[in-house]
Amino acid sequence: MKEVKPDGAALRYWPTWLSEDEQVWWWRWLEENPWQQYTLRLFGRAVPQPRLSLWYGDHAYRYSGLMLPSTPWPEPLARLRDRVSLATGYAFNSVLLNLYRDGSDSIGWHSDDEPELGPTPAVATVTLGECRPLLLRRVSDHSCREARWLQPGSLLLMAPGVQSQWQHSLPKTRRSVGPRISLTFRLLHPGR
Ligand SMILES: O=C(O)CCC(=O)C(=O)O
Ligand SMILES: [Fe+2]
Repeated sequence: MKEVKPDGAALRYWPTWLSEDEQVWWWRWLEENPWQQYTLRLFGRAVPQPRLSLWYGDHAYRYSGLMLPSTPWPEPLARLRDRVSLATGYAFNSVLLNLYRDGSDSIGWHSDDEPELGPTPAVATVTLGECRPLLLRRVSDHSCREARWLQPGSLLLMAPGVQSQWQHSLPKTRRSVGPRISLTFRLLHPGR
């Protein structure tokens, strides 16, 4: 496990957290799930998100203007959630999954700072498929940047404190890249 502390905000990274067999199993299992391309309304225009999404959680989640309903956990995903909690030391009750089909899929700069996540959320990400860089930049100085190449089978923890000081993004790339899936585990406090 490598520990990096950009300015007191901790990122913890486990590069080989899932075995290759587990990664293959998860990819096949996730392929059978009902992925959706959500559409956001931005300035009155309908903009399809440049990625597919999937959501499981104990509570509904308002995310980027969407309302994701509460959904029962499939058994394997509940077990993975518990393993992520054990490894990181944080409890999670929801997971937002992203499928980046190729290099033109991406996620723009943001912090995971919805009110339901509380003031100091921990977010844990499991990566499958293509190795792509997660970029981080300081909220107070956008020129202060880091890149973390998240390899397949890895686990990344953005510990409490990261979201208020840093934004993250997964940029488009013109390189020819295969699909990547991220499972981002979160703890929602309903009614915030
Ligand atoms: O795919 C990733 O690793 C990042 C996803 C992300 O930032 C999010 O779902 O909020
Ligand atoms: Fe995020």
